[in-house]
Amino acid sequence: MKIAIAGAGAMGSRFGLMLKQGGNDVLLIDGWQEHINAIKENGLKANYNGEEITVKVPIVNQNEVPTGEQFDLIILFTKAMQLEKMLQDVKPLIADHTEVLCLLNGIGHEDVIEKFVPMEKIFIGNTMWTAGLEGPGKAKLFGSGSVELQNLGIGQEESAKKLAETLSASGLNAKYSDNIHYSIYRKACVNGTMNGLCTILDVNMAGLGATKPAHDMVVTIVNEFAAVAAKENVNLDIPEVIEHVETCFDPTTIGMHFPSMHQDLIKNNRLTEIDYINGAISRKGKKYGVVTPYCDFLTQLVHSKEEILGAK
Ligand SMILES: NC(=O)C1=CN([C@@H]2O[C@H](COP(=O)(O)OP(=O)(O)OC[C@H]3O[C@@H](n4cnc5c(N)ncnc54)[C@H](OP(=O)(O)O)[C@@H]3O)[C@@H](O)[C@H]2O)C=CC1
Ligand SMILES: CC(C)(CO)C(=O)C(=O)O
Repeated sequence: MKIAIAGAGAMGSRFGLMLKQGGNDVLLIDGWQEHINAIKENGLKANYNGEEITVKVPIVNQNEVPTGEQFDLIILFTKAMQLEKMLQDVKPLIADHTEVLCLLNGIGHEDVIEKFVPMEKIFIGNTMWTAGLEGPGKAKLFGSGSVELQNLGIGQEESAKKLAETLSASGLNAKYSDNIHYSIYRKACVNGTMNGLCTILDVNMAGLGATKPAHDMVVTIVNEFAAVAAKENVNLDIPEVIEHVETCFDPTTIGMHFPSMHQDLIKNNRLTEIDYINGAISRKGKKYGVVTPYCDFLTQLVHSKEEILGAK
């Protein structure tokens, strides 16, 4: 399959690498020139579950996407705030048959994608895979993960199932979800707890889980997400979601991972996706008349930290 990865940072590199190893024709697309140069010169390097590997994979700057090339699938893996610009840049690659899959963290990305892609070609989902970048052209990939996805367009279930099979054939452990809004809220609870808290406390997920207040903070935040989700007729199974969130504490699986928000702000001094996660719950809470004090406070804390560190 001919696949473009639009946003080839940590996660785009993981998916690109695994899909390439799975026999697909992969093109990486990104805007970070140093990273692009490194991959062009030396290939995509990765510490892959402890083994140092190099994969030769083409990469282009998003300002120079090849005209006239058509892709079967475009996987979006930018940061939330970069999504619209990336869609503008890859527009020439979106042919009538091109499917577009969005696995970004956060809530509501379909509103942006719909401006560029016909509804029947949009697939949305989330992933529990993790990834980090050690520097330009070098990823650190460990642990296992999963993907859940669904079609947005009516009658596209078979295409969504086939898409999940394509990802799984490359080891990405993808499955079709028959209620992706539920799955997205369930995953947003993971990010709404792990990402902001690990960033402010400067710990990985196992480190957070080892603190005494961790469980109570998770319970309170998940309850805020659930109260907002209920207003959108998404009724989360709260005990199950809390259990799911707390699987991230396990140091033998993904607990040693520093969430992407920590990588952004603490490691790389970059702005975070907080407005698309806890911030989205605060905004929706105000709209629906639901109080969300933990999400409000965590959003403010992360924004204050961005200011203090002069993040860009
Ligand atoms: N990392 C993870 O473990 C997980 C991440 N996600 C989600 O996946 C999406 C993509 O995240 P992720 O892959 O972590 O994003 P990255 O920050 O690794 O990459 C996103 C983009 O940021 C820019 N960039 C990244 N690092 C640097 C740097 N050091 N200097 C300059 N530019 C840089 C690049 O684009 P540009 O130059 O154009 O800005 C890159 O394409 C997000 O929605 C995230 O929440 C979901 C699950 C796990
Ligand atoms: C759940 C987690 C922490 C890893 O999949 C993540 O989504 C992130 O790092 O942003």
